[in-house]
Amino acid sequence: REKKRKKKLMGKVSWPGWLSFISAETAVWCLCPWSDPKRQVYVGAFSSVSTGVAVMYMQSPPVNSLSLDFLTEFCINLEKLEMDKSCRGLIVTSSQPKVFSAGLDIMEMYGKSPEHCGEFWRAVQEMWLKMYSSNMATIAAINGSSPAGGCLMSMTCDYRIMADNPRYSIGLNETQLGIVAPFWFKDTIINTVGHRTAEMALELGLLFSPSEALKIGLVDQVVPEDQVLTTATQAMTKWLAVPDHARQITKSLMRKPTLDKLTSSREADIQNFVSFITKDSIQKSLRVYLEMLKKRKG
Ligand SMILES: CCCCCC/C=C/CC(=O)SCCNC(=O)CCNC(=O)[C@H](O)C(C)(C)COP(=O)(O)OP(=O)(O)OC[C@H]1O[C@@H](n2cnc3c(N)ncnc32)[C@H](O)[C@@H]1OP(=O)(O)O
Repeated sequence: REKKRKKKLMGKVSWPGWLSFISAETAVWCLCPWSDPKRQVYVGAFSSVSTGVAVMYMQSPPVNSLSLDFLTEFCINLEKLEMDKSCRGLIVTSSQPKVFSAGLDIMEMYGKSPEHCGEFWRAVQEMWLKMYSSNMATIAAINGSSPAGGCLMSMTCDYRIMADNPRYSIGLNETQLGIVAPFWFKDTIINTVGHRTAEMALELGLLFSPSEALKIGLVDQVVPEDQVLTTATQAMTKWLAVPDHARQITKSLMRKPTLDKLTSSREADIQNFVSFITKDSIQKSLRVYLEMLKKRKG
């Protein structure tokens, strides 16, 4: 079913307009003239062949929530970059103001059929598996808030740079929504900040300011907002100075046990998610949370 959906999505896409190119050095955005302005672009992959670094801008207004279509397109972009031998590094950032990613799209989990929830969860797993195991050196340029699934996505990267704006926050806040982060979210944050810090952060559903996130090691660098992307580009040179094979094998040594745990239990994890998320009590928690989000806005 996933293959069919991917095919359908790719069929809808006008390929030349889908990809635009940017030079990471000059950061000049050159949209292809044949881009269809009406088409909603969820993810843009802008690769710079000269530097060997791709910059992927997430562009799913208003808050880059990770919907099924968004995740599918994200993974297609990733696959293409992974296959491009000239591309050795990837910077993931957001083209939305103030938000890196609002995490999983709650509308994909609220009031949906078990089949839909299962398909959605497979796409979330796929994004995590592809990013966490990427052969490219990956850097998250976190230029806005990054709760829950947004935090997970940034933690799949090798290095994280966040804007110093104290209004922004990052963390796995699932318990605040009345839901439980699955074992691979838990493993990823343990691998990033250590067991004790992860335990407190997860149980309390903590969202950290950029300076707090730096203190606990959830992000590696905090810089002024307008310098996030240039700092990421500079940091990338350090990662690319290491011979690819040595870096890739070492990355695999560090991450393979965590990846294998999900790979060997994907179907059970999907079943677990579907039976959990479709429970009346969990659906009620999601409804209350969605109402709170809308009220907060007003
Ligand atoms: C056994 C397994 C269990 C399953 C475990 C699954 C784990 C889930 C992980 C998740 O990722 S759940 C999602 C968690 N995300 C959040 O809690 C973030 C919620 N959003 C925010 O805090 C804020 O929106 C923001 C990201 C800080 C941005 O704030 P801003 O003021 O710029 O924007 P808003 O006005 O709040 O939002 C605009 C618009 O977007 C809607 N929206 C926001 N986040 C989401 C979302 N994650 N999914 C769907 N929709 C979202 C928000 O309601 C507004 O909608 P409208 O009122 O404009 O219709």
